[in-house]
Amino acid sequence: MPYLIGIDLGTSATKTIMIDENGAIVASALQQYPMYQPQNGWAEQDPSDWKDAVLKTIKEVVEQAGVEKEEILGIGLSGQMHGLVMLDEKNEPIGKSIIWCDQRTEKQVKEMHEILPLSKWLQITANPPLAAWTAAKILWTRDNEPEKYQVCRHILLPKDYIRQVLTGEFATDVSDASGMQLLDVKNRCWSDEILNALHIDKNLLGTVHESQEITGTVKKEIADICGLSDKTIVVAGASDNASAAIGTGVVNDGEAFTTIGTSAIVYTHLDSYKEIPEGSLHICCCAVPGCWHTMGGPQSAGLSLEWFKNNFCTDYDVEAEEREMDVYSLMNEKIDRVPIGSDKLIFLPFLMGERTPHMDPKYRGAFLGLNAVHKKENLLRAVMEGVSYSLADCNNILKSIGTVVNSMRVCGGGSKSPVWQKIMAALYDCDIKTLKQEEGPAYGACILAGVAAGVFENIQKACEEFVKEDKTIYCNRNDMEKYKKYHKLYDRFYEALKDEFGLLADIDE
Ligand SMILES: Nc1ncnc2c1ncn2[C@@H]1O[C@H](COP(=O)(O)OP(=O)(O)O)[C@@H](O)[C@H]1O
Ligand SMILES: O=C(CO)[C@@H](O)[C@H](O)COP(=O)(O)O
Repeated sequence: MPYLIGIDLGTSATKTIMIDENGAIVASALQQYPMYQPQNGWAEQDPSDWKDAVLKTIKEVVEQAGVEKEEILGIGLSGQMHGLVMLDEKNEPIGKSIIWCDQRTEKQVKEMHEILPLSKWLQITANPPLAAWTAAKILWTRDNEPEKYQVCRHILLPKDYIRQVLTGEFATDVSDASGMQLLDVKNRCWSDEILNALHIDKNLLGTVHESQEITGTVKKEIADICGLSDKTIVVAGASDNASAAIGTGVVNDGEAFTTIGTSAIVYTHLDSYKEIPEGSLHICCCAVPGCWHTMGGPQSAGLSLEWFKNNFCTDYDVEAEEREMDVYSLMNEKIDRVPIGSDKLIFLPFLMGERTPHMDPKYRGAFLGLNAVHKKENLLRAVMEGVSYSLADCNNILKSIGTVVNSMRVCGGGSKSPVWQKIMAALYDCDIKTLKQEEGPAYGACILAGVAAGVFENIQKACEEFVKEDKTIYCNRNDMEKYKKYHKLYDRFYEALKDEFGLLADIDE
């Protein structure tokens, strides 16, 4: 029987799964790694951690499944977007990767605005210059670490570095390449005009492919390490969000999902290219050939919850162990007992600056309305609510451009939370649908591999057959009215504090 492997190179961990030709998950493995923050607003990861995690988890799923290596026909890659991986002439990573949520590139973003008018950026790259996207990170490195840039021979995105490790090929796919700000997003190819304007050599970049195209086969030495055949194909794959769209079956015009991982994204599928006024939502190519998608959301979603848990809730680990439960289930239980509005407490979830809708790398997080009555649980609930207000702001932008989502599928670690599901339903004013397959990006990557290997006819048919809805969480209108009051204040707080956060970021120590 044919088997397929899907890899999701997430920010918190790599998740690798194997499915059979009926779409059933037969094996899965996960390996976590750290994020380094050498300075306020910076975020890096070590490509060697990614490589170790991928090789180890592939080996694990192959062993778990116990199938013949020749039966494993293909590997699909998906991963965190925008990260800058630079390789030297020996194809070794030059230092750590500056990842998507790093906010050090404010100066470079300003320069990008000076180099070309906003209208040009929107026309070609479909997005305004963004601090989190790869082009600004390349310029930052060239300005600040020229010795690294000089020895750089290849520029890759995180999942594409993994492709290089597995196959030796330098390639990317249209969805992930869209997040580099170097792609002509409408025409799905590198933009010579942008590359020339930024003085970036096209030879540094990999070849661009549609997500379901084959980009190589697994190298013999890697095949031997992982227990694979060297005939196993590796497909172009997709960004984590574009791959999650396939994994959640969001592949037809107007369909939408929300993912809550380290970041969170509200995603909608577009059958045809659409310009978004002022670039208030991101537009990227999607993994379905000839289609695009919108996305927007807070940088620090699960990251905010994780930050609070790790710094202030170590006692929960003890309690969870005593009660023989998962620490997130315990947190959800505690959050569920706190009333809507967290007893008049609002959290601004901008721990790593803000992206959609405000695009402000200097913004920071805050708890507003703290009172002696508050307990830790109030703060935890406020974190979840704050992230959800930000997601609702993105959904409201969608409404303003005529896209009304009536049914929102969910994926990502945070979306497993029943409390978060209820909050989303109330704030979006729509049904939330959980799925039987919760693996989102990794599942989408398996489907892409299956299409390339000829196991599945096409992406849509595979989604129709395998991706099934599970529970529906309905919008509670009483809750919605309560949240509305807090949401309005949340938006006012954002405006009120914008300039002060800029001053705080600019303090010279
Ligand atoms: N049951 C849960 N309730 C709430 N949040 C959760 C739960 N499980 C995981 N998370 C959050 O989900 C995040 C991890 O999700 P994941 O989709 O694996 O992220 P990534 O792709 O960024 O690695 C963590 O930051 C954690 O805060
Ligand atoms: O920056 C973006 C999308 O623009 C993020 O979605 C990253 O792709 C990271 O994803 P997670 O690790 O949070 O899933």
